[in-house]
Amino acid sequence: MQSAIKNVTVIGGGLMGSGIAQVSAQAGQNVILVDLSSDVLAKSQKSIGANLGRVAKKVYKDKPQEGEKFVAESMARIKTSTDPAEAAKSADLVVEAIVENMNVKHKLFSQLDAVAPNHTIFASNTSSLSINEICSVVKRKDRFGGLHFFNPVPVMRLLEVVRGAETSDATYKTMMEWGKAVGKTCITCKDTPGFVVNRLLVPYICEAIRLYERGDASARDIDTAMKLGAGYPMGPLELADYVGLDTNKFILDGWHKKYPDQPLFNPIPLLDKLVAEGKLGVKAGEGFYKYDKK
Ligand SMILES: CCCCCCCCCCCCCC(=O)CC(=O)SCCNC(=O)CCNC(=O)[C@H](O)C(C)(C)COP(=O)(O)OP(=O)(O)OC[C@H]1O[C@@H](n2cnc3c(N)ncnc32)[C@H](O)[C@@H]1OP(=O)(O)O
Ligand SMILES: NC(=O)C1=CN([C@@H]2O[C@H](COP(=O)(O)OP(=O)(O)OC[C@H]3O[C@@H](n4cnc5c(N)ncnc54)[C@H](O)[C@@H]3O)[C@@H](O)[C@H]2O)C=CC1
Repeated sequence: MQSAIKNVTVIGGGLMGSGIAQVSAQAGQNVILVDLSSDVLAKSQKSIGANLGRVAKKVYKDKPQEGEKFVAESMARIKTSTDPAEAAKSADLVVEAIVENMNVKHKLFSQLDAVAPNHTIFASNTSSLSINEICSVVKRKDRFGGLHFFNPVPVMRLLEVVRGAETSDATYKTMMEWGKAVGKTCITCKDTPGFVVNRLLVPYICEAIRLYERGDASARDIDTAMKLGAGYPMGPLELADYVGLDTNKFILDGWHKKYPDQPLFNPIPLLDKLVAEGKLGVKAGEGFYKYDKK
């Protein structure tokens, strides 16, 4: 699938941004990966190299030299920068994957809107914030939308393409084509809380935590039940640990504040307690389960 987008600037070099940069470079696009921290960028480049190696091993299993070429060429397409405004100047598409905080996203997009070329499309990878609210600070509302990837980006095949109230047909079409070009199956959704996947995942994970909190079943049995009984690759508590319990709590608290009458979004005392104790899941070495610290 051809895409009109050749130059992509990915802002935020953390977990999601590095994955988005990887799949874009793999698809032959020129990428600038931006973070405020050069240490983060160095770490991202290392993990992208390792993950490209995993892809090469699979795709070029009988042709190791071609695999090495694929990794080297993909890596060469990724430049890094600590200056978002400078990096946006050459972009056809900017994908934002910075912290999940409306004020910080507003500050970034206002800055970018002033310097990016007229044709540049802006997209946010937000998990839980409103696309219409994020784009309220830019003039180019017709060239703004949501591109919601899933973790781990190189493995998960879905991309949710979110149309804001003012996203133009041309922008929507370009985002869909770009999603296909980077190897994803795209679905379209409106700008509603959690889009499709998280709107279903949040209540599912919350109910699993409440089930465990009540002592109805052990964590292991809840996860085994959903893996073997429903065919999910991870159980809900494993997934909550994988995503990060602080992220889970942040999303839940935000939605509870916005939709106080929705009981599915009510706070969960056990989740609050684990987060207060620093038991944030895989990244902290403990959440619902214990992990070897990386
Ligand atoms: C708690 C209260 C309420 C709030 C709840 C809120 C929850 C939802 C909100 C979350 C907020 C943010 C999240 C979001 O917006 C959207 C998401 O991303 S939700 C998460 C979606 N992801 C999943 O559901 C993951 C499900 N798990 C899996 O698919 C697999 O378990 C996984 C692929 C992660 C690992 O597979 P596994 O077999 O267990 O391990 P392997 O290590 O063997 O990997 C399998 C296969 O994949 C390759 N691989 C793995 N990682 C990478 C990588 N980064 N890059 C490249 N390749 C990778 C690996 O090499 C293996 O390949 P083989 O060929 O099979 O060897
Ligand atoms: N973690 C997940 O499973 C998923 C997260 N998301 C969304 O993607 C976004 C990023 O999430 P993660 O990658 O998990 O976060 P992360 O914390 O791993 O990475 C965020 C990065 O953004 C950088 N940053 C912060 N402000 C910046 C700025 N103004 N300019 C440039 N860089 C800046 C930080 O230094 C950090 O490295 C969030 O909006 C999140 O909701 C979407 C899908 C899945």
